[in-house]
Amino acid sequence: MTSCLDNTEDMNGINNDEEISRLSAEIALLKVELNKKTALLKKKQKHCLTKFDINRYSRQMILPEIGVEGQKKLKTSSVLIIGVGGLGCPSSMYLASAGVGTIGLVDYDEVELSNLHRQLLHAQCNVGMRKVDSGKLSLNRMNEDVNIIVHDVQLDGHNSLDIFKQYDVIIDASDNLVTRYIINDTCVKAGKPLVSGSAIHCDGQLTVYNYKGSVCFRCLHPKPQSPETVGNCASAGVLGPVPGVIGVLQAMETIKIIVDHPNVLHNSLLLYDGGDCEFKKIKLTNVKRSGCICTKNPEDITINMDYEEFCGSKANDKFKVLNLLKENERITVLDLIELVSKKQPFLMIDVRKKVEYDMCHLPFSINIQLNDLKNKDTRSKLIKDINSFGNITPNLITICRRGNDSQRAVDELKKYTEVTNNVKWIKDVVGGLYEWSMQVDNDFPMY
Ligand SMILES: Nc1ncnc2c1ncn2[C@@H]1O[C@H](COP(=O)(O)OP(=O)(O)OP(=O)(O)O)[C@@H](O)[C@H]1O
Ligand SMILES: [Zn+2]
Repeated sequence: MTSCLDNTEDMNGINNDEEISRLSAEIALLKVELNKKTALLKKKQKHCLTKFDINRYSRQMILPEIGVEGQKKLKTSSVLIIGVGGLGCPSSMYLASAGVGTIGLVDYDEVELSNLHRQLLHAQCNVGMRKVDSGKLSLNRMNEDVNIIVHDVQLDGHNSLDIFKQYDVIIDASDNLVTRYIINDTCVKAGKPLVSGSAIHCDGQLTVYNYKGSVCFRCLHPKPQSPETVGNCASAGVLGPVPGVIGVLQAMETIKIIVDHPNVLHNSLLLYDGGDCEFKKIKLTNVKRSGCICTKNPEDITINMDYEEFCGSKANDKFKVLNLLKENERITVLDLIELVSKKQPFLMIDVRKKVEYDMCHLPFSINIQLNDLKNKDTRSKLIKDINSFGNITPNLITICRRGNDSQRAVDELKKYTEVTNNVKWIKDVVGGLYEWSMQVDNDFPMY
């Protein structure tokens, strides 16, 4: 009897090998055909609403501002969000839920514990995960039909144009000036509307640049603000709902742009004061600044300038360690431990803000904020503290969160002989309380 595996003819005289090859070729052809049909169907589906879409988006489709056409526009549109942080989380959540077809997420960072009070896409179990991946996971959990594209990069003048070209609307949800200029210039060159937001403390701002002939960010800010005057959430703090409000409004303006709503916020700046619960709208000029980048031909606009040099700051808010003092003007946390254990006399000044000192401090430190060291009365009080050591001349040690302001404090204190004459030496602690928490006491909060 002929076995199935034999390369011979069966009882009906059919060659098995030939038959298998013929069937395989037929299956391959059918697969190609099926793929073509599925792609066509998907393309068709992209442009029309399914029964599921209608059920899902019925409450917004019923609005005359949206309707069937608006919902189709949302489904076929693409939005790029730079920054999956305080602003990017709420804006992407509302856009994904509203049925925007494609959402691009740009972020170079990972989720930190201190992000969670306001960055609601990220959960506690996602701490340490790439922000774009955590964002994609949560957004697809909310709406699995949205195509989330992740760009795990730090946006710069070299990569921005290629990324922006793939999207219809751009949302600036970043947190630094350098990135704001990069985003603005790329939007102008690529001809994309820019929905810009910012939030710090209890205050927020919102506007739309480069839309239907409106001004761009550079028209209003031809020169960057000095880096010292620009705060960030890590140093200045922010109340969670504030970026929540602004991020949601960014989503609102984006939806309005997509459905071609007549009242997009492109000639006004909206100011939100969360403390007083007040919204104010300031009229912006609709005349582009003469000579501004947005008055040029797109081909003549270059976006690979050195943006960090232009702004005098970095394209991220990562902590930059300064070396202002000589090595022998600084001690490590281990030196500090030794001083404590040997009961060496010293006075430690914690130069952070009072609220930070109240959050956590070393028990043997006193709090004098860096700027207050300039104050004569404050210094007189300090001299009294130094003199309370009696006949012993103590050392003076400054400390702060990460070791930059403590160096500035040593430089400041060295200016005053009434201080220097009364102490053995003045030094700061390298790496500050962060190093203390890392190397000495893991229970000490690291923020
Ligand atoms: N050039 C850039 N490229 C990619 N992502 C950026 C760029 N600049 C800023 N971001 C991202 O934008 C987001 C801004 O979020 P947010 O203002 O809430 O600050 P954060 O950095 O998450 O938090 P914190 O300042 O408290 O550490 C961050 O996730 C940051 O990584
Ligand atoms: Zn301009």
